Amino acid sequence: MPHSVDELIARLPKTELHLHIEGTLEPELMFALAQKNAVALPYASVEEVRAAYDFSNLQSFLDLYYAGAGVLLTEDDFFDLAWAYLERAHGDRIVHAEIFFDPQTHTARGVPYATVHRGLCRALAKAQQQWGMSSRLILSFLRHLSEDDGFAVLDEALPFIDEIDGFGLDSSELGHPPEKFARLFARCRELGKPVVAHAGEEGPPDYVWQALEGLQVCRIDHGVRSLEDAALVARLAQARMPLTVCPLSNLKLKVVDDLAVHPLKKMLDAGLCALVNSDDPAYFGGYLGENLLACRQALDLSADDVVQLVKNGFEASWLPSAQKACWLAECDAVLAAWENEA
Ligand code: HPA
Ligand SMILES: [Zn+2]
Repeated sequence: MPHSVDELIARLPKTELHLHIEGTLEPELMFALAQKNAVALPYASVEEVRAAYDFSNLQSFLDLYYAGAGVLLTEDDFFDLAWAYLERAHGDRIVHAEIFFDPQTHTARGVPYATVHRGLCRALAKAQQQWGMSSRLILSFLRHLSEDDGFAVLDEALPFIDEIDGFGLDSSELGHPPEKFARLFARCRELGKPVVAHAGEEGPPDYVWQALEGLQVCRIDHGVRSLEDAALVARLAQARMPLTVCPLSNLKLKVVDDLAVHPLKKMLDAGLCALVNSDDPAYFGGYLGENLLACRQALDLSADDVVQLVKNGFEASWLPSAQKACWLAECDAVLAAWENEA
């Protein structure tokens, strides 16, 4: 018999705030696009691709992730990628998604910025129209590249700036601290956009401090290593700074050895605004629902823990406050109905 908290997880309206759209490329679509676009893949079958998803750290994943993204060439490819994700998200009862994309991965291969942007926006608009799913688009800079490279892609994106809701920072963390991008992020903030950054996934707590103070982020992506610094935890808790935690990602990339020792519950207990996300679900073996179910089981989360995590997602989102209030009330209503049945 399924655990009843799992039923509550399925019913709650949810957000996804840490999702790399290139990380939703399932092997089946990778193969289909490779064939259509005549792009050679170093794998003979879908099974061989899946078998290669055995990572030792962040970099070993990124090498495959960037290679896989090489099959994406046309506007329709980006639409198909995003639409496949949005259908799954709708199935997980995600009602609001804030999605990262990595334009430098594509412009470096000669794909125009406009091609990427238009394909993704068309899928997001269709999800809004078909299901009322709201979304935001976050342009994420690759931190293993130079700040000047980031400025160049920002220039290419400027004609579309009204459809870009914020900026992020991802890719290889160690050796590429947030302060490397202080001028670029200042420019993004001058454009009136919120900024976020991956920090404290593999990098030390000092990188989280730099993201807060140097980049002035409004969310930390991952941030699990923040717990190593008590003063940082106090600062994050006091500010209700959201931390977009990705448990199955942390397991697959060996940030934690076992989900049972994942710090998610400790983060909640420390008063942090932690929430659960899926990061790169095609590579890490689970979408949002599966991340929540795996944590519920491994960490013995209660119904209250689950509702807190899901509510933190709405609180951390860039929805207008009236819409946040509606979804928070809906969470309470779903919880009350579930409790009445028990
Ligand atoms: O988890 C991640 N960390 C850093 N960069 C990334 N790019 C995609 N996923 C990730
Ligand atoms: Zn990420």
